[in-house]
Amino acid sequence: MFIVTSEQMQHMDRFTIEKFGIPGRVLMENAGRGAVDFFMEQFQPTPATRVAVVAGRGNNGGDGWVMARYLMEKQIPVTVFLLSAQDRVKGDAKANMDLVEKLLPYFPDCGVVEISDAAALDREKTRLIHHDLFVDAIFGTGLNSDVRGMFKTVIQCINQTNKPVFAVDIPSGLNADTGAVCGVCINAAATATFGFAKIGHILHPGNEYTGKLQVIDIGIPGFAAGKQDLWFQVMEKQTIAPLFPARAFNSHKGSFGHLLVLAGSPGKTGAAALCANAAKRIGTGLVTAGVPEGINAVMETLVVEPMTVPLPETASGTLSPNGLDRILSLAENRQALALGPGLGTDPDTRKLVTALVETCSLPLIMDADAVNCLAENPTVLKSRTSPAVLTPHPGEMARLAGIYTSEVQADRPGTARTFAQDFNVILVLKGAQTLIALPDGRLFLCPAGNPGMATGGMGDVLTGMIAGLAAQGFSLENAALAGVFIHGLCGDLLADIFGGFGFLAGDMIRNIPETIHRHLT
Ligand SMILES: NC(=O)C1=CN([C@@H]2O[C@H](COP(=O)(O)OP(=O)(O)OC[C@H]3O[C@@H](n4cnc5c(N)ncnc54)[C@H](O)[C@@H]3O)[C@@H](O)[C@H]2O)[C@H](O)CC1
Ligand SMILES: [K+]
Repeated sequence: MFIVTSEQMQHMDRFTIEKFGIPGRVLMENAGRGAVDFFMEQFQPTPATRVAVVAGRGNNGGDGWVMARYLMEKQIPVTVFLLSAQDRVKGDAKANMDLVEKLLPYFPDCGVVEISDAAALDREKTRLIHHDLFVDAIFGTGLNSDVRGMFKTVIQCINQTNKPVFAVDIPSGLNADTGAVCGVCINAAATATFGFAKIGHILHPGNEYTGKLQVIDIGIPGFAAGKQDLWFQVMEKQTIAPLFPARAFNSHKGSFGHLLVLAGSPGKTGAAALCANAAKRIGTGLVTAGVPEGINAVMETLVVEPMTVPLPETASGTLSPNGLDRILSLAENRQALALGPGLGTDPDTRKLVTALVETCSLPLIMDADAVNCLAENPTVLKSRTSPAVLTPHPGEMARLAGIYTSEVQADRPGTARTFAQDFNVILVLKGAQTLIALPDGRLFLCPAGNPGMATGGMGDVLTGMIAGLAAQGFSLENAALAGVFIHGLCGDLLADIFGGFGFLAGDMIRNIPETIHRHLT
């Protein structure tokens, strides 16, 4: 599902009206009518249900006037509270305001109340809050600054009624492009949006203010969307499912790739095992884990199906650059290289990571300490000969990009897209709503996952899943998309079984095949 910025939506609106030729009035009628259908489905109001439509002076308010008209015709008592002087309402919104005014004489239990300033609000506040349902038609994509003054008070009053609120297009006060709250925001139980879901509906905390979201088709032609201009998608199962072809009858273990994992250090052998075992569980034919020789014996006790190779180590027991030639010869008969889980950041290990990035021709999946090793000098990524995925969590992303973690989290899409494009890598920015940014500017959001996954080792499992898919022949983009999505679905399956927390990264590994079978085949 594509999600858009308010600017992209406004461009499509303008194109549809000015170039394609559907009048804005028709779009508004379609919007209001579609919104009423969703409103009726969500709340089942009756002629005893008192509905307040709170309208701004723009076209979002115009949609509200259309809704009011249809609700009146359904014998539902509606009062429109206009947060503006009537003479400031223009265009299509005014036309629909006038229609409601014409209807009023036939619906004595309906009304229009003008609240043009704070004094009027003081007079009408009690009347406003005594309603059973609210329709928020105050601001839509035209919100251009923090909400203040009378508008802020009205939104706070509505929220404090704890009555269900239905948002038109966007909960008023929500930034349509980021999901951030602009001073204050309507807490909607449901939102009807038009044409496309906006990024702000999906990105946290916007998703919590939006409630149940329905996208209403108001007649914007598909080609108006300029699909090539849309760059942000929420992943859906139907995007991923076709990536898992049925296996040929005469397959053998060599048919599904051989992954080389370079990971582990004293005290972090588990990370290497989680990564290698996850790669096996996602269907990789063969997995070899190259680990520092000092932990090889321990590693052998943690893995059965993956093979291990003891490699030269530094004084601190981490992988040493002395093993580079051995690693490159191992890499010759492998299809992908996973680098990082539990690797440590010993200065010599950093040298090995840099050398591998520069010389290894395998698709690279780099996580955790490999990412941290690169943080000092990410430009080395530009001298690669093979595609690469980096899977940082926000803190690792901050180190990589040379900014604060708070800055990463303040603009996750922008941070991920910029780095992916600047360094020509696939960037998986982990966290709630993991993002996958591609070098061509496209961005994907994973809708699966839950807070129970906030436990050590989950990243090691994800690395193994992505790398395992890459070793099986998935393009690195598809390996990243499918790996992240299945990882999130695994976590959701465990949350269903265990409840909200308490499950472990190791539990995820056992659930990988069932998750794929249950959701994607
Ligand atoms: N998507 C579609 O195809 C259609 C969408 N429609 C609706 O139109 C609105 C956008 O309408 P617009 O008039 O551009 O903006 P708003 O209604 O959101 O008007 C905002 C209004 O308020 C002023 N304003 C902005 N920020 C603030 C602020 N912080 N404080 C006070 N006032 C503010 C601004 O100047 C505007 O006048 C879209 O959301 C849909 O609901 C069409 O109806 C159908 C096609
Ligand atoms: K709104």
